[in-house]
Amino acid sequence: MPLSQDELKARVGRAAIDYVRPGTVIGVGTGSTVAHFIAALGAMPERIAAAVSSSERSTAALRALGIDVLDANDVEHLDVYVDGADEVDPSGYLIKGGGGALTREKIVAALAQRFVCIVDASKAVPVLGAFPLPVEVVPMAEASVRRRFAGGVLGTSGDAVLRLASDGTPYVTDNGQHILDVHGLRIADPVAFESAVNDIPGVVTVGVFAHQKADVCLLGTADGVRTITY
Ligand SMILES: O=C[C@H](O)[C@H](O)[C@H](O)COP(=O)(O)O
Repeated sequence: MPLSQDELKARVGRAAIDYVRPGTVIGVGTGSTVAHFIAALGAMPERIAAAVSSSERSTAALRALGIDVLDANDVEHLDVYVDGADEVDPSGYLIKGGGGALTREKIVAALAQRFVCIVDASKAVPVLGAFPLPVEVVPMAEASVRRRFAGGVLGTSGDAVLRLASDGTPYVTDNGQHILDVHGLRIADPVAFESAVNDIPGVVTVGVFAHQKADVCLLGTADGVRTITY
C-alpha cells in the first residue's frame, strides 16, 4: 500500500532531528509537517536548550512538550531552522505561507545558519507558482496590491484573492494583517520577484523565500527520505 502524505511528512519530520544538536537553540517553523518535527523534538533523549518559534501555534505545541520558547529579539543567531514549504524548486527556492505564518517564518529563517526544509514529494516543482502565492498585506493596501498583481510583476500576472477564515471574515495573521493568495503566477526568477513584491507599498511579506532559501531539503518519497543539498 502506498504511504499516505501524512506518513511522508512524519518521516521527514523525524529525519530532521539529525540536524539538531542537543543543548542548542533552534528555529522552528509552522504547519502539519513541522508538527511531526515538534513531536520528534519532544522525544529527543538529550533535549535542545530552547526554540524560537514562527507562530503562536508552534509556540503552544513546543511549550506543551516542556520546550522553552524564546523571543526572537533575544537571540542573535540560530544553528538551524527547520520548516515545511508549499513548493520547493530545484534550487531550493520556496513558496511558503499556506498556513499564514510567512512573516515570522522569514524572520526566524534569517537568524539561522542553515535552513532545513522538510516536505513530502508532492511539494517539489520545476517552477514556483502553481500554489497560490501568499502575500501578507496591510488591510488598507489590499486593493492596490491586487491591482499590481493583475497588471503583472516581472512579466507574470495573477489574481490576488483575499484569504478568508472559516467564518467567512478576513483571515488575520499573528501580526494582525491580512493575506492575499495570488493565483496563476509563474515565477521565473524568484530572487528578483521576491524583491519586486517586497517593494510594493503595503506588502508586509511575500511568501517567496529566495533570499532565505533552503540549504537542505529532506524530501519524503515512496522510496524513503531523499536529502538534497543546494
Ligand atoms: O505558513 C505556513 C508554512 O509556510 C508551512 O510551512 C507551509 O504552508 C507547509 O505546511 P504543511 O507542512 O502543513 O504542508
